[in-house]
Amino acid sequence: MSDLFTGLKQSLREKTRKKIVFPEATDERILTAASRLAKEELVAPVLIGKVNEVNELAKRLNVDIDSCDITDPNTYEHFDELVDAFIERRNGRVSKEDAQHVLRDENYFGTMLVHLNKADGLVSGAAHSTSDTVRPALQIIKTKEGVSKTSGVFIMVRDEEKYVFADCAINIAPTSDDLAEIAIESARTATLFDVDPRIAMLSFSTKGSAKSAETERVIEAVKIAKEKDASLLIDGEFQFDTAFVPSVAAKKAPNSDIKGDATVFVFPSLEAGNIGYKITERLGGFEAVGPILQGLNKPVNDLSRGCSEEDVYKLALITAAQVE
Ligand SMILES: CC(C)(COP(=O)(O)OP(=O)(O)OC[C@H]1O[C@@H](n2cnc3c(N)ncnc32)[C@H](O)[C@@H]1OP(=O)(O)O)[C@@H](O)C(=O)NCCC(=O)NCCS
Ligand SMILES: CC(=O)OP(=O)(O)O
Repeated sequence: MSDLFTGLKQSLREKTRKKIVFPEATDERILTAASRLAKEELVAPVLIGKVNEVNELAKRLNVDIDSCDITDPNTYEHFDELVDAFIERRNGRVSKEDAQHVLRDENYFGTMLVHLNKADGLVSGAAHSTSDTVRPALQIIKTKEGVSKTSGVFIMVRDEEKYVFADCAINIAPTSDDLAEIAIESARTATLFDVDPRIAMLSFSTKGSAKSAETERVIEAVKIAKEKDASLLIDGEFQFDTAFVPSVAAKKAPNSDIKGDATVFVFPSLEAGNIGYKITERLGGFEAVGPILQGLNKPVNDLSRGCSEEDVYKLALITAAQVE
């Protein structure tokens, strides 16, 4: 296991165990990871599902879930409290009937448990698409004061190398303001993982080598980010080689402070970010840890449906570490 998790596990063991909700308890990867997290006394899993189904799967997999809480939305004793709180949070935009229906969905139900402080964080997405996983969080948990949009980063790890890639999960067509905010939030996230943030704003152009609405959007984002936080080490627009290879940076952007040694890479669109992280993972042999959602009031994280049990385990550790 990479260094990223050694300190993180130590600090989790020193604190009260965080309750992490797993809405997909009948997924084998989720249940195995939850059992391991409980056994190692790192988090207190809250498994959402029918009690008999979850127990049967645990038996079949031969995993111990005795210390995990199992909660079934259909028999939850405080369900009415959740319904009322959901209607309030949605500012009356849902009827009681709709709320009762929506909250039978494991992701909505689990997200409400987090919102009402009955749990501390949530990990889902092994069996649900990103939109089905994060929509409840966007509607219920919402973004922190001062953050207008949540975004999803990956920590890309290979041996001693660690980089932050953003946004790889949420914002399909970010504006300049969005990109600036993603850069600022990603710098914060980088620091949490001991990555010194040197931010490259990526494009297909370096310092005006091409001109288009897309390149202008990135140039404007650099300007906005610098205005918002003058202490940021950020530059662009850069092609990836300029951001990453010192000899290329010396040729294409000799006057930039990012001298081909960027650590945080902000992609210009979700297409670029999502494709970029998967290529780095699958062709480059990097471990992709995430996506870690940043900017929300409470930690909710989405898995890739291609995740392994180990990915679930690690994202749950990160989610617990994000609890404030
Ligand atoms: C994230 C996503 C699901 C939101 O889409 P959506 O639910 O259609 O969004 P809507 O515009 O209907 O907004 C729903 C709510 O979420 C909020 N919201 C939408 N995007 C948001 C964002 N990036 N940050 C914070 N809140 C957001 C809206 O303000 C709205 O809140 P409200 O209902 O309280 O007014 C959508 O942008 C998406 O599918 N993104 C791509 C996800 C993906 O497939 N990624 C690749 C794999 S990881
Ligand atoms: C993050 C991501 O790409 O998720 P999925 O593979 O589930 O679409």
